[in-house]
Amino acid sequence: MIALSVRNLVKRYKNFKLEIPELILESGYIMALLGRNGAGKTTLIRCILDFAKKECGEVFIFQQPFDCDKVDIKQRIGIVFENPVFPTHLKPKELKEIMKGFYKSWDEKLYKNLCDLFEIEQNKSIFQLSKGTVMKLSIALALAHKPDLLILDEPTSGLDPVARNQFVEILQSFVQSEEKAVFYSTHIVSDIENVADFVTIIDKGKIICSTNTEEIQNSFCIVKGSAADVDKLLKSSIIALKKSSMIFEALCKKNCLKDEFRSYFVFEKPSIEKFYVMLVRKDDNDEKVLDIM
Ligand SMILES: Nc1ncnc2c1ncn2[C@@H]1O[C@H](COP(=O)(O)OP(=O)(O)OP(=O)(O)O)[C@@H](O)[C@H]1O
Repeated sequence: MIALSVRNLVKRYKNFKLEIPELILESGYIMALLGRNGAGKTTLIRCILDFAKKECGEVFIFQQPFDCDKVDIKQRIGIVFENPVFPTHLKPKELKEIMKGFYKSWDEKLYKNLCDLFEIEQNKSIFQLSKGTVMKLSIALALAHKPDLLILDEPTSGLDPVARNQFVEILQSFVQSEEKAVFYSTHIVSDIENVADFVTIIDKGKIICSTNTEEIQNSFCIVKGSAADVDKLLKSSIIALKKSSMIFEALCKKNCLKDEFRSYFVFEKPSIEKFYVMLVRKDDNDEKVLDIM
């Protein structure tokens, strides 16, 4: 089942254009959405959820055209934003009662377990809670109605490392069910390193790479060596190159690397973070040979 698909989406602001020709996320998988500040991640998520008006394009959720009037589909979506906007005079238990009234599949026991796990105080007003606790509350509320699609915009910003670790474990068990999917924007790439099945990288409003994470390890390689030897590499194998006067580091296509290079260079498997940073960073000394797929 396709949980989320986007076709020919265009959204424009002054000096910014988001263009997403196609994006598909199947149930059973986690897709990480990565991109630098201002790349367009939140704009894409807002367009998907119909919180921002698209210039053109279509969004399908569970294979049905989606807009904010589709109440049945909204019942099956859990959303976490980086800056949750809650009525801050309410206590978590009061806000929970409101949310519970909206969602047919609300699971009180699950909500309680999440609140216990995250140690969310129920009797303070939300404005008295720490930033991280408000985020934990937002996560608990998003999960407690057992959504089939989780859409997360930097859900772990402000969480301590223990809470981030707990959250990642929750996501892993969430997608154990083949009906569940997660679309997850983050800057904390280490959080998704071992859990994301797919990675979509956007830069200046455009997808520059959308691939499964195994493919990153299987098809690409980080090559390091002396700057004097860099010309031994085939130009066509280099996707991104960072060079100083002494050394270089390159993201290369694995199938273009010859075994004899091992006497000159060090080969490493790229982490998602390394792959992403090499693709999107732009320094004066970097050479970029994009269009990788
Ligand atoms: N309501 C708006 N009006 C005008 N411009 C906007 C609006 N919202 C976003 N933008 C612009 O759209 C671009 C993309 O912003 P967006 O918030 O989607 O980036 P992002 O990838 O989520 O960034 P970050 O990682 O910093 O949160 C930026 O240039 C931003 O200034």
